[in-house]
Amino acid sequence: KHDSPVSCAKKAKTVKAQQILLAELEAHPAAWPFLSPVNQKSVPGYRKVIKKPMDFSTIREKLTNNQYLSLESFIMDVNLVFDNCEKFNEDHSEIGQAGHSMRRYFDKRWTELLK
Ligand SMILES: CO[C@H](O)CCc1ccc(O)cc1
Repeated sequence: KHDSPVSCAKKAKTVKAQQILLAELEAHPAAWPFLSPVNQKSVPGYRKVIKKPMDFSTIREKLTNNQYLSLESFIMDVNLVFDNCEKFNEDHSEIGQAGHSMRRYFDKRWTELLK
């Protein structure tokens, strides 16, 4: 039922890093397309094309509810946001460019924080 102090401290470090990373993503100037779920009623084709929608507010909810059992599952959800964006938007569109910029930033920051 109880973690050893070492694994408990390690888990706390991971949660702290996830909170820092998510706060930085939410505060990024190019985060605006990703802050809340895409409105599938007002965006034609989105529901059919994007099988697993994801956005920063949903990740925030999951993190708050301790739904990330590993660092990997957190990183997978963040990458899902950017992969969905690449699938649905042209690379050189405004939102496409925002997605590439945010992915570059995330890759750099999680490497600095956790590698
Ligand atoms: C993260 O944004 C989504 O990819 C939806 C992008 C989109 C929404 C409405 C449009 O008219 C065009 C693109």
